[in-house]
Amino acid sequence: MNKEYILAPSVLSADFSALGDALQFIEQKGGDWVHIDVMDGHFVPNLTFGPPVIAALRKRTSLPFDVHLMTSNPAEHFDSYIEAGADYLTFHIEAEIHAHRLISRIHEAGRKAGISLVPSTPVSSLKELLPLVDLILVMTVDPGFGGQSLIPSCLEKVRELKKLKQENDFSYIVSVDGGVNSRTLDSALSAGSDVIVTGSAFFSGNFPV
Ligand SMILES: O=C(CO)[C@@H](O)[C@H](O)COP(=O)(O)O
Repeated sequence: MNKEYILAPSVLSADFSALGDALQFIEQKGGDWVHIDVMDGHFVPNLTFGPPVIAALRKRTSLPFDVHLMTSNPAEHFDSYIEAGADYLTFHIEAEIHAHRLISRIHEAGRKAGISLVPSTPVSSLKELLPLVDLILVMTVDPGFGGQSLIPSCLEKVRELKKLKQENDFSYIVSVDGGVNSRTLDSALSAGSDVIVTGSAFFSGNFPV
């Protein structure tokens, strides 16, 4: 399939007892990146992968790792995710007051820096950071769990970010994460998403690949 977006399947919906096989499946199905959802049981009510798991997965594929920190205090532990093999490292604006500093530190480590916002956070909260980041991850569900329904109004933020990018010549790409499946993919793409994160639909065969 010829696609004009970056497909980033989320291993959150893979069989955790066979994560290596999940990476092969992503490669076979034409995934471009591997999206890895790091949850700390504090910023979100769920726990997932830590750096040792990511380091083990790093040995099994050369696809870029798109690591999404759904964690409180990301500045305290971001470096261990870089060491583990994150290529893109995204943290939440709601979790970090000193976002300029953290973006600089990610860049100093030679990685791409992403910022994410939950559905209730407006694009205006990112205003100062737009010239600095490489990726903006728009959550279209409340983070914490796979298999939820996309909140359509969140796609307005994608439109807004694409407009701001065009008007100001910013360089970030926009990623949509949550509830993207064969039914909602077109709306995410027509809003302007450059990256599509998909978990449950991808691993259950309800995604057009
Ligand atoms: O970060 C998250 C959930 O918190 C997402 O990455 C989900 O993993 C996407 O899963 P689906 O909504 O596609 O099932």
